[in-house]
Amino acid sequence: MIETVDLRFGYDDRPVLRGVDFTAESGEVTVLLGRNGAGKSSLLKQFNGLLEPDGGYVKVDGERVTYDDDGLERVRKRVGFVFQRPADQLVAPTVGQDVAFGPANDRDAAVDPDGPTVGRALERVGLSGYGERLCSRLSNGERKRVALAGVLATDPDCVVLDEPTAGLDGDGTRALIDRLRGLASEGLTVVVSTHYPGFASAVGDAYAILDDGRIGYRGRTLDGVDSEAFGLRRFDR
Ligand SMILES: Nc1ncnc2c1ncn2[C@@H]1O[C@H](COP(=O)(O)OP(=O)(O)OP(=O)(O)O)[C@@H](O)[C@H]1O
Repeated sequence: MIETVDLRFGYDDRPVLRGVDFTAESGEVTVLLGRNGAGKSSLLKQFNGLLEPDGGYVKVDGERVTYDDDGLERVRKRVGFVFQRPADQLVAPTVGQDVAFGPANDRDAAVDPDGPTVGRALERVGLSGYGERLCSRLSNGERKRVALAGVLATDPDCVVLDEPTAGLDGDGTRALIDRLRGLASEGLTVVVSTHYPGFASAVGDAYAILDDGRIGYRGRTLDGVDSEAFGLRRFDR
């Protein structure tokens, strides 16, 4: 479970988050929506300490996040973050080496790119047998799956994905929905930001809409929500 209480954050004194109370339950997919520049990425990056709040706090599985080395290490083990652009995440030449990187870092010991940890993670994203492939030769959709596999290989309790459908086609999006629903059914806390109401409705158990630096709507359906008032794409599209 991820929770924020009266979370405040800004860049160079320009406030973006102005008192955000957000909750994502374990075993559920929580979808974060909001107009361009509403602060979705800035909020998601608080969940594993990539950004530090100016006020308020973040709790993961009941424990308040601290920003000393130990605290950051603990939260990063619990919460995996998948960036919008896989280029920001992939670090090694081959798929297997890349997926092995996170768990090796966690354990402070080498992890075999051909071993079971990497194999299981690749299987979970539908990329069994891809271990020897070069990341640079993969399609954008495949790279996104490798980035997710790299996160899953570290065995997190929570997975946070920033705009994961960007650049995916219909089949890619449907497969992603199944994958994220699957992770939630295993008990993980899954949080995902998106601009696409169709994807949001198909994947989500719960919804939060960022508006004017706060959560303007929170609920278990998007039905009846005034998309225009929140600057969102229309929900019937
Ligand atoms: N590193 C940064 N330095 C200064 N301002 C930033 C930085 N990152 C984001 N911002 C600004 O903070 C605000 C919130 O940005 P953020 O990326 O969190 O919004 P978002 O809801 O994810 O946007 P989008 O839907 O367009 O991806 C925007 O006005 C953005 O320009």
